[in-house]
Amino acid sequence: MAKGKTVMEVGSDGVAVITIIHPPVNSLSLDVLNGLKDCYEEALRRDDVKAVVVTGANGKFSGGFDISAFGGLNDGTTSRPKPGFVSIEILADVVEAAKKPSVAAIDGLALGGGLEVAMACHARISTATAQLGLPELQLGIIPGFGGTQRLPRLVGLSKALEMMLMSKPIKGQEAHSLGLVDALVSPNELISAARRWALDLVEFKKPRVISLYRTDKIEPLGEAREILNFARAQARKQAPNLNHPQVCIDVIEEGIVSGPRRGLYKEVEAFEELVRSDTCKSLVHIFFAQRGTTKVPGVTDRGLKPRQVKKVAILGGGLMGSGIATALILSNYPVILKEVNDKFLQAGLGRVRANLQSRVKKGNMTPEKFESTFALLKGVLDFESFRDVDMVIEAVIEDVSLKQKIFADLEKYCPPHCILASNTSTIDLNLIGEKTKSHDRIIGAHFFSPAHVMPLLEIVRTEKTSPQIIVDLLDVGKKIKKTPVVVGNCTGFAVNRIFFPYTQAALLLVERGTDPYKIDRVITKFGMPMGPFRLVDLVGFGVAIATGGQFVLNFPDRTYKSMLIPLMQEDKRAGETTRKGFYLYDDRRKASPDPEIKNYIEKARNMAGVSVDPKLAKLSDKDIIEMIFFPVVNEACRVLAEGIAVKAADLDIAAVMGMGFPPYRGGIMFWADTYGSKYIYSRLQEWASIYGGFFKPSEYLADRAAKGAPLSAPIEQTKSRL
Ligand SMILES: C[C@H](O)CC(=O)SCCNC(=O)CCNC(=O)[C@H](O)C(C)(C)COP(=O)(O)OP(=O)(O)OC[C@H]1O[C@@H](n2cnc3c(N)ncnc32)[C@H](O)[C@@H]1OP(=O)(O)O
Repeated sequence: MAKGKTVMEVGSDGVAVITIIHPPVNSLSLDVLNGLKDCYEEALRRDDVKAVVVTGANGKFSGGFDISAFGGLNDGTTSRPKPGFVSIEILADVVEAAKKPSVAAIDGLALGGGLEVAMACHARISTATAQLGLPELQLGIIPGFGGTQRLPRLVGLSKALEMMLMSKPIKGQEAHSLGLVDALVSPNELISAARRWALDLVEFKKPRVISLYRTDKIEPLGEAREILNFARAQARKQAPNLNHPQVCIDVIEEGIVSGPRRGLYKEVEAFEELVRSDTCKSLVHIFFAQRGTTKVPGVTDRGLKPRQVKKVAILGGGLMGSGIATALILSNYPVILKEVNDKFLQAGLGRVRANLQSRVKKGNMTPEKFESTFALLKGVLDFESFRDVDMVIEAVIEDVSLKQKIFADLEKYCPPHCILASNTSTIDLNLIGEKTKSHDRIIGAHFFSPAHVMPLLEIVRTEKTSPQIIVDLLDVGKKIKKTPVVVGNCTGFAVNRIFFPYTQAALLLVERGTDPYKIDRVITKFGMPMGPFRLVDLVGFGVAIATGGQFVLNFPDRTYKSMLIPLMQEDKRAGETTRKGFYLYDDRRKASPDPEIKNYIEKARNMAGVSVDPKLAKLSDKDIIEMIFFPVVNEACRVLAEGIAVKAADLDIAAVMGMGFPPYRGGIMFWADTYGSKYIYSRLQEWASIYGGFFKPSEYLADRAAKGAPLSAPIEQTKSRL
């Protein structure tokens, strides 16, 4: 069956309107592209056609090349067009070189290949709100339909580099001021304005511009090279593990130095190679995995519609509560913030104010917007105003009996339809709701700190949570621009549970002689935002010990018990807030290693009754990565086998968005599958025989290894908790 089509209608004015039709975003599948070529050739042949307008159906120009075709192109199930077929044969040699002029009529979005088609036209008319951009780098590739050559020629080198390297689209309004589009019109007038413009081009009343050969916006060679070298250095600093941003800059440079036609050829070659790279495969996996988190079997396939949440109440104005309140008011939800006394309330409101003010300082919010946003927040000290709220999020300290009392009160004061959510990061939700009869509307809304910044929302459901409540919370999550992942109820849920062995493995290694700073360096080089020791410092030793305690209690067989952190805390070293943890911190929060650490390590080693293992003292980078992350993979396997997560791809998103696992490695399970279950199993088995139960492979892993099956292949969930 054809994937999308391109249709053409010729008007009595002699303008052929070619429309891309491929819902939902009019992506450019090979069928669409072939159709585009056929339509163009017909338009050029026909005597009754003077000019062409290209547009997209249903208010969307095009979301770019069909990303779902990448897999097929790579494994040979989709026939690969010959290199340069689209970029050179269709866009440069048919569309752009045509004697009959063409105009792109852009509404909604013109991204990636979509914008590249539009740039090959002789003019562009857009709506003010359309999004235009070349976000290919976020998929591990570079623009492949001439974008690296035409965008710099239309908007200048610096802006084009920014748009490509940051994968950042701009609005029609800005595109107009930059010269990327020639005129702005309302959506209703779009096609008629584009038709008129096309006829003006026929009559030479307006300039017919061939973007590929424009030079007026490109800096002289020396200056251009300086700009490109600066961009190279920036990209290397920001993404040291990624090659494709450097390739993108090289391709742009080729066009400037040797001419745009040579640039196009180099772009084609580079695109062909990058689309086969592991980075591209991983990032494309993340793209679809992120969109897949909102598809929950048995929940989102029942035809339930999200109910409107008009007002939200938050209990607790601490770091989490104030962050959540900020996220909500930023998306226009009226919020009530409740605290136990005026002092705490003022502090909570102050935190929200500071969160917003930091946006104003960075120029991301106007003072007027600050006022109107902050006005959505109301502080209260009692439950009286809870009578008309549609959702409550409890964000008080992790104290079971306090939470039980709060939920009993909520049941009394909130209307019966109200969603009762807890932001707990570890406590069993059944326990929290024990003193209520509202188990069907109790749900976990686990945000990550800082809640107004971190993109993940872990939605935790129990066996009793109703699907309607989950659908409602998924909708709120989307509206506040979070990526929600729906998981089952257990200690630590999905993210904290799979990442608890991260620090534990590191502690086991240092007690046996590995240098903690080397571990952090290697793990940061791997692509994590920080290593396990820097992370514990940031989280604070108090929280680390409390959560560690929960894990010891619930998973005693595989929790590595180290006294290193408690020993340091006894000495009032509790992490970054005390300016001393595994690192020393100066006034600007800069961390530096502390030689004193070795004394604590020695003490902890003696208490654990272990000694320095010469092999672990000299671990290679590869071994460090495997010994830290394979236990994480092992726990992720348990989470999957227990049905806490619906699918492996959800854990990939949880790892990327909750812990900063590098997206270009595809997430924890995708990455593990690049090693294979057999290899991971055999390594864990080997370490378990030397260092004990902490490394013992889970049943799921053993089973997959025995079958030689990937860890992320779907499973029959016998014990599903969802
Ligand atoms: C050769 C060329 O240079 C190479 C390219 O063009 S590569 C592609 C470049 N384009 C992009 O990177 C854009 C990717 N898409 C997006 O950023 C966003 O989807 C969007 C801004 C277009 C729309 O966002 P939003 O409205 O939030 O909807 P979103 O849920 O993301 O997408 C809707 C559906 O369209 C699909 N989709 C979006 N863009 C797609 C694309 N380019 N190809 C295939 N499917 C696409 C999504 O997978 C999703 O499918 P689903 O409903 O089955 O989950």
